[in-house]
Parts: sequence; structure tokens; C-alpha cells
Amino acid sequence: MQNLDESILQKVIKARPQESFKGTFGKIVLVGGNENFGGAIIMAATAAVYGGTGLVTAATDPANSAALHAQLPEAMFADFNDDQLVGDLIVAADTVVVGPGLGDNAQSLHILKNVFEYVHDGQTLVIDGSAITLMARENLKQPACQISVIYTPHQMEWQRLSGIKIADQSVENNQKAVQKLNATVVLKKHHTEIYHDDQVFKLPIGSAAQAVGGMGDTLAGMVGSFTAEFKDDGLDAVLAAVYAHSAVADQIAENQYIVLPHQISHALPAFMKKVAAQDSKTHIGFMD
Ligand SMILES: NC(=O)C1=CN([C@@H]2O[C@H](COP(=O)(O)OP(=O)(O)OC[C@H]3O[C@@H](n4cnc5c(N)ncnc54)[C@H](O)[C@@H]3O)[C@@H](O)[C@H]2O)[C@@H](O)CC1
Ligand SMILES: Nc1ncnc2c1ncn2[C@@H]1O[C@H](COP(=O)(O)OP(=O)(O)O)[C@@H](O)[C@H]1O
Ligand SMILES: [Mg+2]
Repeated sequence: MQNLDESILQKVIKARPQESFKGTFGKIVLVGGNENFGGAIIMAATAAVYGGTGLVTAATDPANSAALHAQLPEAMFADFNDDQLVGDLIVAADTVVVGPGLGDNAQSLHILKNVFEYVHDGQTLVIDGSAITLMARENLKQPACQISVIYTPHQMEWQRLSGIKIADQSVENNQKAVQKLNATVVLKKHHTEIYHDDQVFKLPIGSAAQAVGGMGDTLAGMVGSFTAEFKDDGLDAVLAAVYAHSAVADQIAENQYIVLPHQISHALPAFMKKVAAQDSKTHIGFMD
């Protein structure tokens, strides 16, 4: 098992080429947020916008449209019940994030199946929250096409998906389950672990100040954002997103008892500027 460190940030987060436009920095569609969990998809979309993805669309319940626009005018809205519209958006996307606040009823399941129908070769699919729970409960297979799949479960979601009880989630047991999945797994907990093929990475930073609702929704948006924006095979962008999420949280937690998820997103542009500009040996203190 390898400890992640700051060097993953410089490896991924680069100064932007001046000869560019929004399309250069990727398109992401985030699907989730039922009428009770609108905040989840707004937090995920916020992370994607502030993470720097060029074009961000939230496909969500129409009840969330006004709140989304009020909070995040940079994001576009789509009704997640409109299968064709969501399908068209997915076809045009680099990365699709599905699950934050999606819920686990029949409507949620229908929406998830529709997403799986439209994802296609070459894309990245981030599967989070309710989407993981639904896949486990309904025994849904991940899409068969050549996509890079990233699951972001917390320990209970991983128990549901892998069948491994939380107490038995050792690195060895997790690796065996991941190898059957053909996907990257970000197992979220204190000191999150990332499983990719036969590699395992551990996040040595982060704190209990992050133990608040919406923290994982924000991470899913960041993982999606970095994969869309910094197009690579997916792994380094995932590692950088996981590291940046907690590095920013740790800096905010120097002065706060808890960290609000949206504060991490709002701090990202300054943090990323420092990373892109810095010498690799300097500590990244974006609040310095
Ligand atoms: N503001 C919002 O709209 C929010 C919406 N949320 C959404 O709510 C849906 C349900 O997700 P939840 O995770 O709340 O519910 P889940 O039922 O999926 O998981 C919570 C259960 O897992 C157990 N558990 C064990 N280990 C855990 C760990 N390490 N981390 C978290 N839980 C652990 C908890 O005790 C609890 O029984 C998701 O779609 C999620 O995205 C949540 O993110 C909370 C905020
Ligand atoms: N005690 C802790 N120490 C470090 N990180 C934590 C701690 N508690 C929660 N987190 C982080 O917060 C996030 C929680 O994700 P999740 O449970 O999916 O939240 P939600 O679904 O409410 O958005 C994960 O990234 C997890 O690693
Ligand atoms: Mg979650």
C-alpha cells in the first residue's frame, strides 16, 4: 500500500494553456438529487464548477432547478426524468457522475438504468451514493462498454456492493472484490483507500472535521471534475481529487471545528492556482 502525498497534485493540476476555451476543459453531467436530496447534487455540481470543468450540467429533479440556479448560475439544469435529454447530454460528456442524492425508489432505478444505457466507450463514469446502493440491491451490472468506472462508496455502501462486512474490510479482502469489479474503488473513511488493479493507495490526511453530510457528494463532484478536465486514464486525476479534497479541508480545519462541504469547493480555485504555480518542494498553503 502506497501513501498518497502532495506530489500527485502537481502531477495532475497544470497551468491552463492560453490557447483554449471552455470545451478544452471538459464536459460533465451529474445525475442525482431527488426532491428530498437536492443539496447533494448541488454540492457535487458546485465541486465540478469550482474544480474547473468547462461545462457542467446537473440532471436532477425539477424541484431543484431554482435552487441550483440561485446557488450556481454557472451550471446548466436538465430534468432527470427526461430520458432522451439526459441521454443526449451523456453522449456528449467526458465524465458522468451518477448517484449523489439520487434516492433508491423506482424512479431512481429507472434514471440509473437510463444512464447506463447511454454511457459509451472512452468516457469516465463515477458511481456514488444511492447509485451504489441501487446497483447492489438490484444486482445491476456496470455498463459493459470500454469506460473507466470509479466507485466512491463509504464503508456501508462498500459492504452492500462487495458483500464484505465493515469489520472484514481488510486490504486483502477489498482487493479481491475490486479485481472482480473491473473498476477503481475509492473506499471513503478516515484515511480513505483507493483500489486500482493491483495497486492500493492510502490517503494519510483528512480529519473528523469532514464528518458532515455532503462531504462525499462534494468528493464525487471533484473526482468527476478532475477526470473531465485533466484527461488521463483516470487514476491520477482520481488520486489528485481525493488528495485535494482533504488537503483543502485540513487547511480550513485549522480555524474551524467542522468543514462545510461547499467551503472546500469554494476554496478550490485558489488552491489549484497555488498548485499550478508552485515549486514542487513548497508546501501548498492556499490560505497563507
Ligand atoms: N444534503 C443532501 O441532500 C444530502 C444527501 N445525501 C444523499 O443521501 C443518500 C443516502 O446516503 P447516506 O450515506 O446518507 O445513507 P446510506 O443509508 O447509504 O448510508 C448510511 C448508513 O451507513 C452507515 N455507515 C457505516 N459506515 C459508514 C461510513 N463510513 N460513512 C457513512 N455511513 C456509514 C450509517 O451508520 C448508516 O446506517 C445518498 O444519495 C447521498 O448522496 C447525503 O450525502 C447527505 C446530504
Ligand atoms: N472522520 C473522518 N476523517 C476523515 N475523513 C472523513 C471522516 N468522516 C468522513 N470523512 C470523509 O467525508 C466523506 C463522507 O462521504 P459520504 O459518507 O459519502 O458523505 P455524503 O454522502 O453525506 O456526502 C468521505 O470523503 C470521507 O472520507
Ligand atoms: Mg455519500
